[in-house]
Amino acid sequence: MFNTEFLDIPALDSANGTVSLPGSKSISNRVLLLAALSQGTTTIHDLLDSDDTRVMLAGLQQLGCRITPSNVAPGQPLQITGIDGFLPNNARGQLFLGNAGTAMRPLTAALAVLGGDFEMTGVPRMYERPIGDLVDALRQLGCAIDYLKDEGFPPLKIGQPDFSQLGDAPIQVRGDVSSQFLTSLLMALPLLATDRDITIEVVGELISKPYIHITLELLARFGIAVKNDNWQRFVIPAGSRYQSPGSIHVEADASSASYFIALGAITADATEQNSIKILGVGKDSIQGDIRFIEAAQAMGAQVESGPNWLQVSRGVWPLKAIDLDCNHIPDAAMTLGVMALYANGTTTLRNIASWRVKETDRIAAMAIELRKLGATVEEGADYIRITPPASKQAWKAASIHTYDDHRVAMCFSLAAFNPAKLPVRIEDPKCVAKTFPDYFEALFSLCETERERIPVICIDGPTASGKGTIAAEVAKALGYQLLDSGALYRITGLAASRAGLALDESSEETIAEMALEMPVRFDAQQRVWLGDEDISLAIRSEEAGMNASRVSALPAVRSALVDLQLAFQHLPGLVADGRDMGTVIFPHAPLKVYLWASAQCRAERRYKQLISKGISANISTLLADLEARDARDMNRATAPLKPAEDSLQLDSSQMTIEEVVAQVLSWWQERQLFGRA
Ligand SMILES: O=C(O)C1=C[C@@H](OP(=O)(O)O)[C@@H](O)[C@H](O)C1
Ligand SMILES: C=C(OP(=O)(O)O)C(=O)O
Repeated sequence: MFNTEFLDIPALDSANGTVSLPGSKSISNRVLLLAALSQGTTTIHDLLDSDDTRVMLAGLQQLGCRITPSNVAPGQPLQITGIDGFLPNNARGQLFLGNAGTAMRPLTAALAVLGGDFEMTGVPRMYERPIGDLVDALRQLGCAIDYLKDEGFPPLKIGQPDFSQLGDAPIQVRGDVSSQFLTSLLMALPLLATDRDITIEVVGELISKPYIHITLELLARFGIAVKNDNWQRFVIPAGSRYQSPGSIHVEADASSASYFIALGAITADATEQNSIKILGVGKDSIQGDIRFIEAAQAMGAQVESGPNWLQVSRGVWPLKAIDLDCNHIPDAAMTLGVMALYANGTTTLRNIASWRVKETDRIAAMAIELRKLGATVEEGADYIRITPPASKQAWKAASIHTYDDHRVAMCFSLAAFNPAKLPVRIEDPKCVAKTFPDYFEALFSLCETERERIPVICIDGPTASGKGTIAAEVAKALGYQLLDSGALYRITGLAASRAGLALDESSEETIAEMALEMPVRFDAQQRVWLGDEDISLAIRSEEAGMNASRVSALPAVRSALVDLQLAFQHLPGLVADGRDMGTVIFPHAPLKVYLWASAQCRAERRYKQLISKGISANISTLLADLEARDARDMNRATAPLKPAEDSLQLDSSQMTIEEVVAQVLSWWQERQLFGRA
C-alpha cells in the first residue's frame, strides 16, 4: 500500500497483463456476518482483507465468535464458528466500524435483534451517513436503539429489545436512500423467524437493487430461502435457522474490476500486447456491478468472459459518450465518470442520488476533480454530465483530492492516460485501503510508459554524507523505488560466491547474467533484500567487501550492473543513491542532488554512529580514512565522484536529517506541474 501524502502517477501509455483481484467487499462482509450467526464452522476462502472487512472481523470477535486465524492471511482460508443465533452472556461493548456501510448497517440490525448493550461507532463521515430508515424499521419490531449524536445517524446505542408486541404485520422499510437497510433486515430477521413467517415490505423505490440479489443468494447458501415478491415484499419463512454451508468461496470484487475493465478499454490499440485479463470474477458473477461491463461495452470496450475471468481491450476510440441510468451499478459507475474524459462527446450518468451519502458526496467530488483535469461538468441532485477537455491542450495536470474515498482515488488514476501526457497526483492514496489496499501496485504492474517519463531523483555524494538515509526518506515520502547503487557489487559478490562461482574471468559471463536477474530490493529502513532474505548484514562483512572488489574487476559484470541499475527505474518513480547516479547512470534525471558535508563533520557523524553501536572509534583515524576515500573516489578514471553539472548542491554540515529531506522534497515539488495555471 502507498502510505504517502500523495502519489504522483506519470503519464501512462499502455497496459497489458493479468491481474488477480481481491475478494468482493459486499460478499466478504455478508459471509462474515452470516457465518457468525450460524450454527457450525464456516471455512471462508479468498476473503477480502481491507479496512471494511477488518472492522467487521474485529466486531465479530468482540461478540465472542471464534475466528482462526484472527486476521486474514494471504492464501489461507479463515474459519469462523458461529454463535447459532444467541449472543454469549457477556457480549457487550463499543464496536468501531470505520466507514464500512456493510458493517455498520447489518451489524446494527443483527445486534438490535439479538439484544445486548452495544455502541456502534465509526469515523466522522460515518456520522453523516444516514441510518434512520433502518432504525425506524427495527423499532417497529420492538428493538431498542438510540441515537448518541444526531437523529438519523450513527453513533448508536443498542439495548435489549422487547418483542412482546410483535405481530404478523409486515415490517416496512424505505429503500430509496440505501439498499443496505433492506439487506440488513434480510440478514437479521431470520433470527426472529423461528416460529412465524416474517414479511418485509419496501416502501417507495428500492435503489441499488442488485445488492439485494447478493444478499438473497448468500442467505440461500446459509440455509435461508427468502421468498422475493417482485422486489417489494420479502417473506422469511417460519423455522428459519442459519446453518453453515461448511465452506464458501468469495468471488473477486466486481466494483474493483471496473478500474481494470476501464484500463483495458482505454489502453493503446487492441493487440495481443494491449489487453487486460482479470481473474476472480466473470460474467456469471452474483455481483450487480458486473453489469459495468455492459456500460463499458456501450462506450466501446471489447470484453470476453469465461468462468471467473474477463479479458478486456480497446474497441472503439475515442470512446463513445453514453447517457445511462446507473442506479443498478452505483459504485462502478464512478469509473464511467473518468472514462467519459476519453469519450467523443458528453456523457450523462443518471439516477445516482445515493452518491451524495456515500464515503463523501461523490457527485460533488467527481464534479470538482473532473473539472480540475479540464472537463466541463454539470451536476444535479441525482445526475452528473461530463464533457471531456476540448483538446489535448485543454487538459491540466491536477492534484486530485480524494476525500477519504477509495473510489475517487482508484478511478482518477485512470486520468494518467490523458493525451496531453500529463502526470496525475492522487492525494492520500492510502484511502484505497477501504476495499483494495494494493490497488496502485496492481495498476503499476500492468502499465507501461516511456522510460523518460518515470522520474528519477539522484542523490550523489561522498562517503558518509548521509545520502543513504536521505534517499530512503525521500523514497518513502514519495512512494518511489529505492536504489542503493553502492551495495550492488557487494550483493553480486555475495550471490556469486553463494552460487559457488569462481570470482574471476572464468565465470565472468555467468556472474554477469546472474547479476541481471538478482531479485534485489532496498527498503525504507535501509535494509537490503535478496528475494525474501534480508542480506543487510551479510554484505557488510570483510569477506563480502573482498568479493565485491573481485567481481567489480570484471567488465561484463560492470556492464550488467549498469543494466540492473537502469531496471530500477519503474513506476511510479525512483530515488537513486550513489556516486555516479546523476553523472553516468541517469544523466537525464529531472532532479540531481549532490549531498555533501565537511570531512570533519562526516567524521564526527560516523564516530557518533559507531559509538552508539558500542563500537570503539577514533575521530582522527576516521577523518584520515574519509579524506583518503574522497581522494580515491574523486580521482578514479571511470565515473569519478563529482557533482553533475545540473545538480543542486546541498551542504548538510549544519542541517538535520529532517531539514535535508524537506529541502530535497521542496526542490522536487518546485519541478511539478500540479495546480499550475
Ligand atoms: O450492500 C452492499 O454491499 C452495498 C450496497 C450499495 O450501497 P447502497 O445500497 O447504499 O447504494 C453499495 O454502494 C455499497 O458499496 C455496497
Ligand atoms: C459505498 C461504498 O461503501 P459502503 O459499503 O461503506 O456503503 C463503496 O464501497 O463504494
